[in-house]
Amino acid sequence: MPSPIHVTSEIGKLKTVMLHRPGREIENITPDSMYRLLFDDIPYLPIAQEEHDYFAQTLRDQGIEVLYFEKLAAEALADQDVKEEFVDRMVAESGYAAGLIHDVLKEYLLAMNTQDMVNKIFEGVRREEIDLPHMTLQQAAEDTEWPFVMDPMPNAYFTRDPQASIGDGLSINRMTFPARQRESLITEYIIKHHPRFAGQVNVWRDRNHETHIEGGDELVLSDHVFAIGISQRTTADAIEDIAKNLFKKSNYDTVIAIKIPHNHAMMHLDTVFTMIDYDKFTVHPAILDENGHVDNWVLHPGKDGEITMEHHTDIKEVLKKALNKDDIDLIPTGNGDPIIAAREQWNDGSNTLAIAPGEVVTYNRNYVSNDLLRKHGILVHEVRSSELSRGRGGPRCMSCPIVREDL
Ligand SMILES: NC(=[NH2+])NCCC[C@H](N)C(=O)O
Repeated sequence: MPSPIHVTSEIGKLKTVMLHRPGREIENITPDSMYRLLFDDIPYLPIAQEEHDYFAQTLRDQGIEVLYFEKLAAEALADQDVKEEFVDRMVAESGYAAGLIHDVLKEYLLAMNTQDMVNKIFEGVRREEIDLPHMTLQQAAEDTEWPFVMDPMPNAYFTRDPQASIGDGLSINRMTFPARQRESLITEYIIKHHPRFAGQVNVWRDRNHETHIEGGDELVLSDHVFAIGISQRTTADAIEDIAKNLFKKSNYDTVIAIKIPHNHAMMHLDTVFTMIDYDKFTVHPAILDENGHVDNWVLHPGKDGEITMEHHTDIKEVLKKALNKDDIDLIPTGNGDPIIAAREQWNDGSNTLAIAPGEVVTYNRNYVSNDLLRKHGILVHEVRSSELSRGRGGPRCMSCPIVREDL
């Protein structure tokens, strides 16, 4: 039986993708909380939803099956025992492992039908929504200014990050910031309990780790080459760990770890570097030095389950060798102009989703980068982006490929 997750490249024809339609969690971002929630502004929800529906329809129009994270989650929790266990863990990871608030929250959530409950968990729970018979010590110890007992998860529409499909399996990620850590608990339940996936996929690395990794840093370059960002969100230890697991259990024999700046505009490798054709990549010029080089390390299997590691700087040469190509076309964001590149990268001009070799989905606002892609022979489908882009993520961030055709 074919694996329900099958992704052996960044560019193979996309067959199935997982999205999350932004919901009321977006309306629970406030000026005081937005930086902590990893937003730079507050999107206007009705327009964000219209834009997101347009994105989903653009994919469907290309024959791609669109699955929704929130729907898969509700389906995965169909069994009452699974649902209760999930809520227990979600409430615990929201800060209440036991005690009165834990019990009251659990009861409040379990009284809802499963889809409403899942949507509510994304949205967050305000203090006044739950009935507490008396002030608990837990409550007294908390920040009383903060209106939520369970925080919203406004980053959930960036489905790229809590997990990453690699070959016939995935990584379920330990994410960096508390604002996003609970998202991958939902993935865990989908993979364990949804009939489409349960017992049928390899988990190359699960979320029970201290070291961090996020899907925006994980790029599947071929059926044996994997690239990963050394970034604000993905640590060296996690990279070595996933490399060891992939070498041991999968067909992957090469990991290219690329160092990128540690800042919010470039939080993941896919905000500055994406693969869009057999030999073409988008790259934000700010990650390259004056020679067009960037620090990177190439990992291979070594003796006794260990790994070998070589340091390189010439990324073009590294990619040529790993992908067995005579040349590699690195297409600069904003055509390399420092102002345009910085502006368009900020709104995800490098964050390109390939839906087939040489065919991509991008935000319409990055018109300089988009024109350049066309000049390099790429077919570009543009989607609307005024509100969605306020969360600092583009079409690649907003999509988690589940199945792609092999190249
Ligand atoms: N794959 C990506 N680049 N995702 C972008 C995620 C943006 C989100 N606000 C965060 O900071 O986590």
